[in-house]
Amino acid sequence: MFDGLKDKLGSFTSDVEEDVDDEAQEAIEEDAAEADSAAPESGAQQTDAAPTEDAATADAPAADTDDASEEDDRGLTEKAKILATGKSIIDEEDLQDHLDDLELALLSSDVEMGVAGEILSGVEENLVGETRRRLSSTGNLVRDALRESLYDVISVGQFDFEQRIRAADKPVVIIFTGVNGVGKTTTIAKLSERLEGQGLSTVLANGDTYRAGANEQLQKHADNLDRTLISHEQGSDPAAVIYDAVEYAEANDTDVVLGDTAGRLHTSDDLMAQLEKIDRVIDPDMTIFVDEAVAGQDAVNRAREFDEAAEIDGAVLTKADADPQGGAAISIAHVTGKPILFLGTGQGYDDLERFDPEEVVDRLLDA
Ligand SMILES: Nc1nc2c(ncn2[C@@H]2O[C@H](COP(=O)(O)OP(=O)(O)OP(=O)(O)O)[C@@H](O)[C@H]2O)c(=O)[nH]1
Repeated sequence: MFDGLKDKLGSFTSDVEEDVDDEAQEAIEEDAAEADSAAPESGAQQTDAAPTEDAATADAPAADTDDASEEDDRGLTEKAKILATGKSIIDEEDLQDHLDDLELALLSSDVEMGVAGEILSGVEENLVGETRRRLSSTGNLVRDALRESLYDVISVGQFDFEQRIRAADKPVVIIFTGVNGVGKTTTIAKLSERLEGQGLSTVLANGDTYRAGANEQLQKHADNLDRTLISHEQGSDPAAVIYDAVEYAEANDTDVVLGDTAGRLHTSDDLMAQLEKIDRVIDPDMTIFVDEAVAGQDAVNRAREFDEAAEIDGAVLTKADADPQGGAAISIAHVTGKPILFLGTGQGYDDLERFDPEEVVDRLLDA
């Protein structure tokens, strides 16, 4: 998942880390030279002390692992000191070159332009700006800057989906929107399975009265999972189907109504008007936008447009298992202001992961 983007982010961090190390080394040497010229008398004492240290080093010249890691630790401590004194840890011009590369990497991974800009300015601020002392002072400076910046854009609006359902009056009505074939129906079945596993009963409702075969498709999932499906014949009013499902849930103490809607193109005015009607008549507790991660930039644009037609509360990104880019996963929350709640990771009913921004960032940065 997201392997292409992960590689690109890895190249960025290692390239910049190299420059940071070089800069830090130069600063350390400058400091040492300044100290030598500023304190000639104590310099004599230091010269006395130096051979002892050298002798100790000479006693144990073998570069075993302990020595190597001690050396690393010392390097990091020095870097931390440089950070604390407020000295620049990277030349801003050098950083700009790297940021240009990062921008290209993000855009070629389908990250939305504004989101890429946000990530870049976050990284820059963390590395050269006033806030850099907030960063860990013990290494991985660049990775931490990138981590913080990515986390900020993908964690927008996060909430605990199940907690919200538990806290709401029952039945909780959730409507799923999105274009054709992205995995909406499968996602409804997966979510039903997940909620039932947590002790929340569900009923399925087929508000896709537009497409021939839609009832049969959802019925198949209902049969597999032993759930009730409420449906009407093709061509009837989808709002009426959802309404019936709510009545069923009330009569049977069912916790959650999961309502499918016709897959529609966001450019189809009729179907978008139908969606607005469901929103108005049913006033669902949540509207979840479903799209496929592999659609990249298109998924981001659609999320924005569906949100405008029937305000969404969150998104599910399917087929993340087949997406090397990760652009939609990174962009949707920031663009819509609504969180990604789940990732679809395969065709099985269990292939649904809660979208945990920290975990996603760790995955991208290979922590
Ligand atoms: N690899 C993978 N395939 C998925 C995932 N989610 C759904 N699919 C597959 O995507 C295809 C389309 O899924 P559907 O659930 O039928 O899509 P839909 O949006 O309901 O489609 P319509 O009802 O035609 O609008 C099916 O073959 C699913 O098995 C996922 O997370 N990963």
